[in-house]
Amino acid sequence: MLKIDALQFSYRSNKKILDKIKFDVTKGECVAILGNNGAGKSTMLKCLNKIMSPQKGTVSVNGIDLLKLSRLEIAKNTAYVAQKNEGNQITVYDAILLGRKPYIKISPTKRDYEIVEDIIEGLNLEELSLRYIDELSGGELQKVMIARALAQEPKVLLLDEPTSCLDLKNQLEVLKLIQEITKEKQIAVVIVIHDLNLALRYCDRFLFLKDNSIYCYGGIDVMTPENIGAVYQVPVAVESYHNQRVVIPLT
Ligand SMILES: Nc1ncnc2c1ncn2[C@@H]1O[C@H](COP(=O)(O)OP(=O)(O)OP(=O)(O)O)[C@@H](O)[C@H]1O
Repeated sequence: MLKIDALQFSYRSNKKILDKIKFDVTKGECVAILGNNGAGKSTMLKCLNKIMSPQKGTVSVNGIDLLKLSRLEIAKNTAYVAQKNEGNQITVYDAILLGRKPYIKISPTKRDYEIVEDIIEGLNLEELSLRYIDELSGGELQKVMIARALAQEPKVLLLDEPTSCLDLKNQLEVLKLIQEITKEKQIAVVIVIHDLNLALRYCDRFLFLKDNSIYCYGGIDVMTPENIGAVYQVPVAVESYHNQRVVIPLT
């Protein structure tokens, strides 16, 4: 569904931040983007929906070149949740309803409200729905931003560290919901995530970025102590615990 080919990106200094980036994400699949701080993970996510314009390469969704589409058309195809989010004086309900904006012609329809209410229920946001988003905690706001992205009903969902402000219960609940939606709606999901164990639990494939390029990309078979050690410079063991692979640092 999502196809990235020969992507290259530099900020003003001309130093290549991303080079020769090429990978595919299929329908119903969730891909974890992994790598050190500064490796270019967030930049890559922003290149996938034209927040940043790559100097070279293509990003296509179902064969359509995304980088040639208008903002409105891009918003119908991809939804993006940034690493840092700012609140303002609108309610949680309205913030999530804003996710429907690419589809709303004059005013929201019954279906727009139904979609918003289903997502509010799915993410247990009922009690917050009339609160202003600039009065929420960091984790509450993060959930609302994810809810808004889901309301967009994208074909491709791009999430930059979606669990960084969430407590353990919310990390598990939010990633489980994203996993369920990925399978049910057959969308393609790309998640930048630092927690290797959460990635192992909820993602289908794993892409390691190192030195501006893809170090390796694949299924569970790439989550080896050798690859993780080479990318993060930390010795680790990868063990099985109750049928779940876990990464254990050895330092
Ligand atoms: N707006 C910008 N202008 C110039 N350089 C930038 C800009 N944003 C990021 N960079 C640089 O690009 C590189 C990649 O940054 P990016 O934020 O994509 O990394 P990351 O892998 O997401 O890091 P982290 O894990 O710390 O969030 C870094 O060296 C960073 O300093």
